[in-house]
Amino acid sequence: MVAETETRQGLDVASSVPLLQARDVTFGYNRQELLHEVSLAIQTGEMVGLLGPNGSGKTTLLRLLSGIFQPWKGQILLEGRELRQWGRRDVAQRIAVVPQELHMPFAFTVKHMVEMGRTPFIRSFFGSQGSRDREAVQEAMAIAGVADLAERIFNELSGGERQRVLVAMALAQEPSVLLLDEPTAHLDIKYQIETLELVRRLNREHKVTVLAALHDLNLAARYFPRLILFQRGIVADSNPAEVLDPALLRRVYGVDVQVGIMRGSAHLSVLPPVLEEKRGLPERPVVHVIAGGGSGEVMMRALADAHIPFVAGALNIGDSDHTLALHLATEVITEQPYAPISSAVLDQVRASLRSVALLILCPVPIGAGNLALLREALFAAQRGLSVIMLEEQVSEGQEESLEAILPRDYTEGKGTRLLMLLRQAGATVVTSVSEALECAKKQLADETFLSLQ
Ligand SMILES: Nc1ncnc2c1ncn2[C@@H]1O[C@H](COP(=O)(O)OP(=O)(O)OP(=O)(O)O)[C@@H](O)[C@H]1O
Repeated sequence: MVAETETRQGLDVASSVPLLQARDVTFGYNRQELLHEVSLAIQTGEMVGLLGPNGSGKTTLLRLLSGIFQPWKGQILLEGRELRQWGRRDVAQRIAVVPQELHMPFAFTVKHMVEMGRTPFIRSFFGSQGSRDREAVQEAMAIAGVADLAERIFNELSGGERQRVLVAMALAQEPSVLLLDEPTAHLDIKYQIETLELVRRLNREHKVTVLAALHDLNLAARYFPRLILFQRGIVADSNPAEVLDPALLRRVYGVDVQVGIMRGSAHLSVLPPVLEEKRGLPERPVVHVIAGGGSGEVMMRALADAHIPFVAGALNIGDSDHTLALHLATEVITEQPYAPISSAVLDQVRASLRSVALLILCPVPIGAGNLALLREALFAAQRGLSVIMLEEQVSEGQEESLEAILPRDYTEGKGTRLLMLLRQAGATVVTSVSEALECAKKQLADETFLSLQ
C-alpha cells in the first residue's frame, strides 16, 4: 500500500487527505454485485496504473471515481469531501476523463472538440468564451501536440491523433486528476509511447495526478511507479516489482509469464515464457480444495508450505478464503460476492476435479449457494477421485451420528446427506490439518507411483 508520505520518482506525493478516494465501494449491474467494498486512495501527484484482465471492472471503477456512476454502498471522496456533495461543474473542473474512444456524430473540428472540454468553465454550453478559456484551449492543444490539427475534422484523424485530441479535451478542463481508460488501446507502438510520454509530462511538469487503466504490462512497468492489480477488487497495490510477480499474474490472468529486466533496460519486462523454460515453471495443480468462510485457511497454508500446487474454489470474492487463495493457490476459481455458484463456475470446478489427483473438502458451512459444490465432489468421488474430508473434531461416541444434521449445514440436512454419501463413496475422514496433509502426501505418492507403472 502507499505510505502516507513518500517520494516517487522525484515527485512529492502529498501526505494528508487523499486527492481521490474510494471508501468501501460496492457496485454492480442489473442487481448483480461486481465490486465489493473496494477501498483505494490516490494522493496528489501520483501516477497510478490500473491493471486487470478483460471484464475485471477497471472501466467501472474509473466511472465510479469520476462520478458517472454512484456507488450502491460506500463513498467516493474528492479532496476528502464526498463527490455527490460537490456540484457537477466543480467536479468537472477537477476530474477529467479520457475515454477509450469517442464517436462524434458531426464533423466537429479539433478546435471545437477541445473547446467542448472547456464547458465546465463556461456558464452555458452556448455561452461565450473569455480570454482565459481561449488561452486554456490553445495551451491544451499545444501540450497535447494537436495545435497543427486545429482545423481538421476529428472523425478524419488517425487513431493516435484522435487519442491526443481526447487528451487535449481533458486538459482544457485544467483538471487536478486525469482518469484515462486504456489510453493506448488501438495505437501502434509509436503512438503508445508518445501518449504515455505525454501523460508522464502532464504528471511531472503540470502536476496532474493520473490514474490510467492499461492492458500493456510492459508499458505499465515503464511509466507507472505505482500499479494496482484489479480483479473485481484490489489484488495487489504496490510498485511494479511487487505487482508484476509471475505467480500473481498467473493467478489473475491465467497465463505463465517471465518477468525480468532485459539487458540494457532500466525497467521490468513481462514476456511469455521460452518453451524450454516451461519445464521449470510451477507444476499444474494436483489437489483441489473446497473451502470457504475461513474453513480452508490452515489447510491452504499447509499445502503451500509443503509446495503442493492446488486449485481452490469455487470461492466468493470477499470471502477470507478467497483472499488467501489468491496468494497461495496455483489457480483460484472465483464467483461473484455472495452469489450462489453459477453453472459456468461449476463447469470450471468440474474440469478441475477431472484433472487433479485429489480433492480436499474443508469443513465449509453448507448453504443453498454452495450445495452444488458438494454434489460435484460426490460425482468426482463416485468416478474414482480420491477425497479427503477434513472434519471438525467430534466428541467420542458422536462419530457414527452423522445422520443428525451437522451444525454447519444450513440446508435442512441436504448437505449432511451428501457428506454421508461421500463417505460411502470412499472419502477418507480426518480431523486435523496435519493428518490431512500426511494423507494427501501419501495419496499423491501412490498416484505418482501408479502413473509411472
Ligand atoms: N452498463 C453495463 N451493464 C451491464 N454490465 C456491464 C455494464 N458495463 C460493464 N458491465 C460488465 O461489468 C464487467 C466489468 O466491466 P468493465 O468494463 O468495468 O471491465 P474492464 O476491466 O474495464 O474490462 P476491459 O478490460 O475488457 O475493458 C463486465 O463483465 C461487463 O460485461
